[in-house]
Amino acid sequence: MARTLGFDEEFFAGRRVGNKVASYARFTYYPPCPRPELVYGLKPHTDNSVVTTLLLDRDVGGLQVLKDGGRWVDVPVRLRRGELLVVVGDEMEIMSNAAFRAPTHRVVAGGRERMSLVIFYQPEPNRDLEPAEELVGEGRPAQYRRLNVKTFGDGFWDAFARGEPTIDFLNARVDKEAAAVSGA
Ligand SMILES: O=C(O)CCC(=O)C(=O)O
Ligand SMILES: [Fe+2]
Repeated sequence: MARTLGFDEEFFAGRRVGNKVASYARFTYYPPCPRPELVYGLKPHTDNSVVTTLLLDRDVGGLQVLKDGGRWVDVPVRLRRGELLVVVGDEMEIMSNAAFRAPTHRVVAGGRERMSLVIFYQPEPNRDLEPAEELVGEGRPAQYRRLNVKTFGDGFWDAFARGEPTIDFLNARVDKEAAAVSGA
């Protein structure tokens, strides 16, 4: 991802995320649901991660992503055996100053059982998250305030419970109008 922006491999991974990355895995079993119209498998959220890798059930869909304009779109389950889906998380959105955006996604319930194995790669917990200065400049002000990784992670669960994006729940987004006025 760093390379696609013209930087070296350590731009995000080593220098900002750190070398002792915290990652955790979530194995989810979604039982068959008799009334899928009443519940979610997993409610809408963005991930608390730099990136997330997902090993999805190849036979059962359910993962959906929110497109601009408010339309939910099925993520096609066209992965071959052993292939992983990679989802951009909030930490990458902040570090990249929104060059990469964390998609809002959800899992809809269905009549068939489904499993997923998801790994969240997170920065070292004592780090601060902020837009990389190389990605901030004239015409491209910093879009996020600096936040500690642990503060962000703690806020994730409260935000999730409230159904709000963590970035907004923690008031991490710089007000665009204020930034324009101050020239930030
Ligand atoms: O189970 C899935 O397909 C997605 C799970 C997910 O989005 C998550 O655990 O954050
Ligand atoms: Fe997720």
